[in-house]
Amino acid sequence: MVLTVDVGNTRIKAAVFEGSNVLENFIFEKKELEEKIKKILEKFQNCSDLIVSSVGSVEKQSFMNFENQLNVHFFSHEDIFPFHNKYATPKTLGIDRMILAAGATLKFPKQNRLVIDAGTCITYDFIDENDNYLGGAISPGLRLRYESLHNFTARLPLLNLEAPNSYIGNSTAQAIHSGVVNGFIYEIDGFIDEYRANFSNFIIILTGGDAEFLAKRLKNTIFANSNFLLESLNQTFQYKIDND
Ligand SMILES: Nc1ncnc2c1ncn2[C@@H]1O[C@H](COP(=O)(O)OP(=O)(O)OP(=O)(O)O)[C@@H](O)[C@H]1O
Ligand SMILES: CC(C)(CO)[C@@H](O)C(=O)NCCC(=O)O
Ligand SMILES: [K+]
Repeated sequence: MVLTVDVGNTRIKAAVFEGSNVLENFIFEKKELEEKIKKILEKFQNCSDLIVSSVGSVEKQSFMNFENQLNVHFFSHEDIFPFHNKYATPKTLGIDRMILAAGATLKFPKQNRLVIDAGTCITYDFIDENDNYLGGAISPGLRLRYESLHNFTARLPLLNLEAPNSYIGNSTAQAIHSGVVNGFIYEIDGFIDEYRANFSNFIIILTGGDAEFLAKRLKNTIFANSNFLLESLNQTFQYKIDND
């Protein structure tokens, strides 16, 4: 049994795996980290490994404190990954993006793959059919767009996510919802069209906190898998054991 933990920019997601099956999922805040992990390990006493991907501001030591209970692995750039990293600045590539790319490479062999993670930021990661990781894009996520409009202007209110009723927003609120939500959708559909025009034989993986909201609104049909990062952590850890 393996406990995987994804420390994102906003919150923490975790899952317990038995082989490739998820037994339970958890979402919690950074300040609750040690207490939640302690509880999870009390419930799943057969956990032998704690596997972490972190891009958030959490001390590595918070995880290392569990080393007397089980094997702790904190993924870093020094680990072995199943793709050739062609990013011009490989050391600054986010570990979450590396884990997503690794999961896509292992799960969908010999095809072009685009991973879209709609979280705090939207990240796009492209791995070609020869397992070259080429890069992608980083842009503000849905919540971040609402917050930026409010934080950097004098008159725009902070709104909660709401599906706009038209692309022609007829009030301040509707104009913001249209700009944020439609802009988000047009951006993603636009990127997908660009990749489709340039590559054949490719698969798109959509994940992150906004994946489900997004999936049903895209012009392109894609299924969301909100658990893809945690599944990829589990799979990349198995790959590491088999190849180290
Ligand atoms: N309770 C919540 N807190 C924050 N975001 C939420 C919540 N529920 C849904 N969301 C949506 O999820 C998005 C954030 O995604 P996610 O939770 O994957 O981010 P994260 O934890 O910061 O991870 P990452 O940094 O890997 O993107 C926001 O844009 C927001 O619309
Ligand atoms: C882009 C984020 C913030 C997404 O979580 C993370 O992957 C990160 O901090 N990346 C570092 C920059 C890069 O990936 O090139
Ligand atoms: K993200």
